[in-house]
Amino acid sequence: MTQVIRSSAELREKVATWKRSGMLVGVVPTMGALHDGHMSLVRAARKQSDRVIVTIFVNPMQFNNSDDLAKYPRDEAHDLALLETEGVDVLFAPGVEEVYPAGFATKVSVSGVSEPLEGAFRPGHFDGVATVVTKLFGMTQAGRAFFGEKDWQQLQVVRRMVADLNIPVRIIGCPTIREEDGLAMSSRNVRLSADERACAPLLHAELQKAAEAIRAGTPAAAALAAAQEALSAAGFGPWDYLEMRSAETLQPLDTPCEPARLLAAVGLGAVRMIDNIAV
Ligand SMILES: Nc1ncnc2c1ncn2[C@@H]1O[C@H](COP(=O)(O)OP(=O)(O)OP(=O)(O)O)[C@@H](O)[C@H]1O
Ligand SMILES: CC(C)(CO)[C@@H](O)C(=O)[O-]
Ligand code: BAL
Repeated sequence: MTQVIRSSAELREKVATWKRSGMLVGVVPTMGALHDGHMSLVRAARKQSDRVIVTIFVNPMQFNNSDDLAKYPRDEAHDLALLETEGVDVLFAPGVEEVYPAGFATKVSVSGVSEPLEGAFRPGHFDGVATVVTKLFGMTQAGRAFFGEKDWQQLQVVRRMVADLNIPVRIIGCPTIREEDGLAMSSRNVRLSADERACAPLLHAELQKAAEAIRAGTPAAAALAAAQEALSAAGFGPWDYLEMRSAETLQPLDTPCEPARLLAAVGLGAVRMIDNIAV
């Protein structure tokens, strides 16, 4: 049975009993509308921890677009049923007042790695993520936390923050889970029309093609320009970014002289798609 907990005081008591018996607690932070991508994180947590907490909190502080927040898919009953099947111990689903009570006045802001790409196109987004993730770590007291590589920059921001603030949690990055045709699973995919859905896997395909070309010696700028042209012709746009960056610091790179990542954010119909791939 997965226990649903909404108050951080109740969660703290529960976790304290686990910790008294020497158990390692894993947490999977999410915003709900769970799919197989999330469930892969849950399975990793199950394997690598004695007790698993999944958090579901649609964090208003990380949305820079009120329409995106209003339209964010929510289905807690469906999510709970999925978590039951994976043997999750606790679903922590606090309300907004529990996370941000009256008088709340703190912001966690990570410089550098959070500034380009998503940080530039979603102003304030990573302050919201860093603040809520810090709170979720405090509330769950977890020893391990599981994040998807689909949100590559978020994973690097969280790693930087945990190192900088000496937060006693080990961050585990998990590979992006894709549909059979290559489309990265995302809660926002349900907003694609049938035609858009049919065209959506091209993003991953073009990223793969560009990564292969760069590995074979094509300059990154040329490989990415070709990908952007092919995707724009197929109906993708407007573009936020399509770039090669250092995998860890997210600084710009002209050549893959250190571990590198291609990262993209682009519109498709009403949906803003993000994806990334190793070079
Ligand atoms: N396809 C995926 N494969 C692996 N991990 C994923 C995938 N999709 C999301 N995650 C991870 O699940 C966690 C919760 O993400 P979130 O709730 O934002 O889901 P989401 O589907 O990415 O939503 P959206 O794409 O609408 O932002 C994050 O660590 C995220 O990286
Ligand atoms: C990590 C997270 C749950 C923080 O709200 C969110 O950014 C997400 O779902 O990736
Ligand atoms: N997966 C990142 C959460 C967001 O889009 O706000």
